[in-house]
Amino acid sequence: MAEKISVLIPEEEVDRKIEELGRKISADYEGKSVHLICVLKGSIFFTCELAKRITVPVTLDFMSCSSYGSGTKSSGVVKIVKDLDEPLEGRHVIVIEDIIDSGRTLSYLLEILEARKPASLALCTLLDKPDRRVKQVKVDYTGFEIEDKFVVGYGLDYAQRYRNLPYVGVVEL
Ligand SMILES: O=P(O)(O)OC[C@H]1O[C@H](OP(=O)(O)OP(=O)(O)O)[C@H](O)[C@@H]1O
Ligand code: HPA
Repeated sequence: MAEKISVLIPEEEVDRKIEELGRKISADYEGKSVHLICVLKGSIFFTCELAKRITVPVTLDFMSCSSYGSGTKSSGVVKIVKDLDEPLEGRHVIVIEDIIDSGRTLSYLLEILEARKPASLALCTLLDKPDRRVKQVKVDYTGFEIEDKFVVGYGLDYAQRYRNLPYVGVVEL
């Protein structure tokens, strides 16, 4: 069954914001290399677009955690489904997320990654829903703060669908 999706953040606005984040990260890491960690699956689109706009040298790695059941409800349990391929020691690491909601996934993930002794560890998210926070996390780069609505598109899914929408939309449930 197809849900009704309304546009929350149009494609051009998302593009402009990613451009701005890319400029900011490039300036903040001038003279260094950055190691981007894409948290699958949701942040794949954002990671690709952001990486293209960063002008300092970039390396990439991928990780997958599961925190959600099917649909819109969090299970509250985070587990690593796929770990990184490379060590983080001595690297300037930026974790790239599509959304921070309860903060459970990221607080768990950051703790694990910090223990691997990166030279620095930052967090960049396209979307942040601060009203939903259960676990506090320090976010270094935020695209958009949004209200408590279930969003899809730009990597975000509803029951694995709608990730490929080029804008951020709201599911009318
Ligand atoms: O702040 P939280 O409440 O923990 O929610 C945020 C997490 O939930 C989503 O991932 P999801 O587990 O849905 O996996 P996916 O990226 O494969 O869709 C999103 O990509 C974050 O990783
Ligand atoms: O609003 C959301 N949409 C899709 N996936 C999510 N994971 C956490 N919050 C969301």
